[in-house]
Amino acid sequence: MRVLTVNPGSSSLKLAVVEGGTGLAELTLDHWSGASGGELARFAGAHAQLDAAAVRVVHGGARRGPVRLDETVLGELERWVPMAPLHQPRSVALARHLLGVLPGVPVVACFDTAFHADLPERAATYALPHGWRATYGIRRYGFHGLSLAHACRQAARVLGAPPAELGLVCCHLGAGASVTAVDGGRSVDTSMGFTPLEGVPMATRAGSIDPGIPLYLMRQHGFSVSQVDTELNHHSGLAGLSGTSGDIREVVAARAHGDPAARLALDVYVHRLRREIAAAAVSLPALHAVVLTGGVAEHQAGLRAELFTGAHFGIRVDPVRNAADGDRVISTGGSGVAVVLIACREDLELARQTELLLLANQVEVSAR
Ligand SMILES: Nc1ncnc2c1ncn2[C@@H]1O[C@H](COP(=O)(O)OP(=O)(O)O)[C@@H](O)[C@H]1O
Ligand SMILES: CC(=O)OP(=O)(O)O
Ligand SMILES: [Mg+2]
Repeated sequence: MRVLTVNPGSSSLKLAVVEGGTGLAELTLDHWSGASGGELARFAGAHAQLDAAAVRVVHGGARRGPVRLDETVLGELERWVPMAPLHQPRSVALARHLLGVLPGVPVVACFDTAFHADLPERAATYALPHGWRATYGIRRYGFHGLSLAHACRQAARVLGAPPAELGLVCCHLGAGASVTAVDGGRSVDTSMGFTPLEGVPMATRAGSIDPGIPLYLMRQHGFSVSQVDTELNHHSGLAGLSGTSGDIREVVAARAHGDPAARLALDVYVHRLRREIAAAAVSLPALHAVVLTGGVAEHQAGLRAELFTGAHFGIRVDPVRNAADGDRVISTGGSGVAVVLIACREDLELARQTELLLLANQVEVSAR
């Protein structure tokens, strides 16, 4: 099955064509503004015989797996726009566009949240009044699930162990960033929450802060809800700390030139990541490996090494393995816990889930 995959991330739009688990073509638009219907139509038009299209949708609410899209489902997904403002509007708009430009081709939504659908109650529940939880559906959803599904499966291959036997802390470090504890292939805790704003600091997002801070700014300094929303989502994280765009390349370059704000930004970033990795480890019965994936993890060898300089959990990164290529173990043979680097391939997971859904439906139809 030949699948067009569409992955609107917070900093980039990634398009690909995947067939039989292999990428046939790809196009990445970096620093993407959000309006790319034209690019998508051109890319789709350049690739003949598409059997399906798959769109990454970060927030699927309580949905546990992919779904074929139509206007009714799109309307349901639009309800999550305020909870994922950097992603959901773009996914919905691109999916709608695809339904228009690819008539007759099934368009499937695959959700970041689905990977975390079975989070244990103790990890999914916020310590908030019962009424808020029951009335407004407030719980931890977790994100980056498509990336995590691929990274965990691939890490198990690299480690030569069945996924069911592995305790992994999986860090997706891209423009968005999250840390997830995966026990036997199941997400058992994750740093992102009700929205993709919680957790570690990101390119432009604050990550977790004291909830008293927005209350203070609104009450004492007259900030509006939308001002706070914009600042926390667009002008915080590495961007807010360093005064750059938040692209890790700029921050690392500024630090190399002695910029103190960039140094602080990376100190905070690394400190908070280490804290989150340690927190995730205690949700596992045993920690076998830390898995790194996402644009930042893949391209920043220096930062990968920096994360583990404290040798916590006995982890030691091997400089030669760290500098090599491909999906691989980057820790030393004697490291207390392995560190595995896996290229982020949300495109392969989008195609895989879409193929499984469509094949299952065909089986159902022919069995009737
Ligand atoms: N070639 C590269 N070299 C260094 N850093 C890179 C490179 N490509 C991407 N990155 C970093 O990865 C980040 C984007 O990660 P990615 O996972 O592609 O983003 P998104 O969250 O938009 O999917 C960028 O902010 C950039 O800092
Ligand atoms: C959920 C999320 O933050 O995704 P991304 O890293 O692609 O922006
Ligand atoms: Mg991404």
